[in-house]
Amino acid sequence: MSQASHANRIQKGILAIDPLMYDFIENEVLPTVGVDSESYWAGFEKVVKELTPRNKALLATRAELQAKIDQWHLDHPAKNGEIDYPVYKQFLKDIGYLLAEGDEFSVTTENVDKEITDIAGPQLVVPVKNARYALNATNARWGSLYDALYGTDVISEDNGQETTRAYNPKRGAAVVAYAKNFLDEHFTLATGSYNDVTGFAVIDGKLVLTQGSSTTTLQDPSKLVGYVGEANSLTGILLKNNNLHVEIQIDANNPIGKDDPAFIKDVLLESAISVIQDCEDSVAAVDADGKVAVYRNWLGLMNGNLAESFEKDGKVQTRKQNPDREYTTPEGGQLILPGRALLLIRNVGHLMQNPSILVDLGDGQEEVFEGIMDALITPLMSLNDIKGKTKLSNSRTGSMYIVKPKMHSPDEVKFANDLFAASEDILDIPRYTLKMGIMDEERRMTVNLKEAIRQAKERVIFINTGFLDRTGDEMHTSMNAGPFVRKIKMKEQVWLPAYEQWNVDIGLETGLQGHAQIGKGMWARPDDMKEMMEQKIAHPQAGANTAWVPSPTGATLHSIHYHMVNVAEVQSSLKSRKRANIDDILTIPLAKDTAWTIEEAQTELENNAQGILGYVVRWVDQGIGCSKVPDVHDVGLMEDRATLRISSQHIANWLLHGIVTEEQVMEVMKRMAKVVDEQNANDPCYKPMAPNFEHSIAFKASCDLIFKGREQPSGYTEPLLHHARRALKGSL
Ligand SMILES: CC(=O)SCCNC(=O)CCNC(=O)[C@H](O)C(C)(C)COP(=O)(O)OP(=O)(O)OC[C@H]1O[C@@H](n2cnc3c(N)ncnc32)[C@H](O)[C@@H]1OP(=O)(O)O
Ligand SMILES: O=CC(=O)O
Ligand SMILES: [Mg+2]
Repeated sequence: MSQASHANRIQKGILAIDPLMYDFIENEVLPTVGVDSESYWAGFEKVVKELTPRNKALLATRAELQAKIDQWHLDHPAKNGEIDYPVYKQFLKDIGYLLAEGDEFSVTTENVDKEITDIAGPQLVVPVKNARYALNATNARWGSLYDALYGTDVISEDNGQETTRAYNPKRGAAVVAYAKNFLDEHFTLATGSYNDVTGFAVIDGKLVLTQGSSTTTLQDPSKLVGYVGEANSLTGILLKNNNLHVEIQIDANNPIGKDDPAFIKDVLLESAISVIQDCEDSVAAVDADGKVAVYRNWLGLMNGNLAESFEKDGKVQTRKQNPDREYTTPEGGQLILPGRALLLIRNVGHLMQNPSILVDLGDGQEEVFEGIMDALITPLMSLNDIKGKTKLSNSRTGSMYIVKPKMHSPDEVKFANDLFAASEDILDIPRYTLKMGIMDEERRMTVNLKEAIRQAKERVIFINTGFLDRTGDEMHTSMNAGPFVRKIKMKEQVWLPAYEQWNVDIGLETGLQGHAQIGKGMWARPDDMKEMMEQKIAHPQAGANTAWVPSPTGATLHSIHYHMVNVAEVQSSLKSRKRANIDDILTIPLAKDTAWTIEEAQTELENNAQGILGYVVRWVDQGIGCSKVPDVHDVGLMEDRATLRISSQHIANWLLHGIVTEEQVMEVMKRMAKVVDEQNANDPCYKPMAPNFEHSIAFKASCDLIFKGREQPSGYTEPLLHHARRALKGSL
């Protein structure tokens, strides 16, 4: 940290606050939410004093357990990719890694918005530091099906349907056919198809559809829930299936609508039911500068006044939060639907410390734990929404939703629970206002999930299988056990489906239905929407009432799966099944046959190296926390800190077990750095890593992530990333 930032800090008891952070809280936040400065900082100081030692102790436990596991594997080497599992399991119990389960219980979380309790649908994740994207995500509650289809590979480029500069009517026709087929499937007509429809009217509260000289109605008339315009001159028809709304939009003057027999211009789908505004793995915020940018956007979102102007297609536009949507009910009453997704915020986990605030607990100044800071500041900014004082409300039940990532154990959940309670006390809001989403993304969390949920049973609003971090932790935990299978094979290993099933089973056992979501992970290939449509239906089919998507388009398309699958029914049918087998979860994904060809090993290395470098260089040099990075096959992959954790731990593992050599890794890293430089050649802000590798902080950080990967806590990438970015900013 620079001397200057020491000198200017504002002292509040044992806290020394960076002026950027202090000014933001004092001048922008506290007056907005009407909280008194002295009492807020006094409360802050008290919580930091009380909880910092506990935070440290939890991290020490992580390290102790890992050291014991590392040693156990050295003492019990695997043979042909197998260890002695009964002995291993007993060892995990003995060291307190695998805990006994207590009595049955059900969660009791109250005042939860129906987006969590009742509506199964997509959950969109977005880096909150990027206001343009954060607003877009918030407004992605409603998405155009026509746009989502036209712009993606769900509609093939064959048969003259290719995407051209100007509108391609053949492609447009394929889009319309897809959309009308969707309507036929889920809003089936008594006779015929939407293809035959030439007009709509609402008569005596019922939808009447003209098909040439005859008329028809909906097979299930209750699916009509509203309309826009006059009953005999409709501009919108609101339908509902599986709790999700769909609006058929009609406009005879629209370029698309005018050519449609029923003047349909679009089909709007209720898409991103909830959004996670992310402060964590998709964000680079290493100091007060970054954290204030993150917090300021959340403040704006919570108060309904975030706006961002930007240039797109040669025009400047300003993006704001959308208003709610108004409809007339079939009976002539008024229906208002949320125009925005329900927003959750992902705080950071328990690991990192941040220079925004320094703390002196008697042993000199140290950085505040970032998770403590997030838990005390993000609810402060949500206060007006919690109290129902904003025009564009987020929670209609007076709750705030915090996703807590990377927790390892019931004790760590208990700590977060106590932290949230402390934050509630500072803000003088009712106990359990702050709800908790628990990421099930560390191995020790998975195997102790039931006890972990118990610790937050009055707050929990989701458990979610973050399989990307979970894969990273799978590797780091058992690093010494032997070489792992190739990255691409990881999903086929016994542990992963068992973990996914276990999460649903435990969620149902602990009564999450009606209180909390059982969520599933990210679709990490943002451009491969056709494949997403084929594969991601597995999430609702597995009993998940939400699953993550990387973009608004992904949300619109994935919402179709929740029309196809009634998740409430699936969950009810799964309640009686036998729980997934914990022995499967504990099965380490070791390669049985390590005789990879030189080519196979090289491809694995190149793929991982390219992902690491492509992501890290933008993170360190430009502060971009989530990127679409092409892999060796030129497929754009969503890369964030969790995918980086996997790639770096994988190479570290192969290095450790002699599958690849240090020289080989360095050669590949240098070669791939050139590839990444070429991929970024059109970015004016980009600084090439080659050929002066020794001058590139980003290149050095990428190498450190591999060569120092074994010693990183839990294999996390954030300590090295933060260090590198602060070095680049000159603020170490
Ligand atoms: C393991 C985990 O923790 S997963 C959770 C963390 N990951 C995430 O949050 C992923 C979020 N997604 C993203 O950040 C982005 O989609 C990326 C980085 C993957 C790709 O971004 P880009 O290369 O800029 O995407 P692309 O050029 O295809 O699209 C940009 C457009 O889509 C929008 N967009 C893309 N992703 C999102 C998003 N997640 N939310 C809202 N809008 C988005 C942008 O606003 C932009 O539209 P605009 O010009 O109207 O503003
Ligand atoms: O946070 C999500 C993950 O997969 O990791
Ligand atoms: Mg994660």
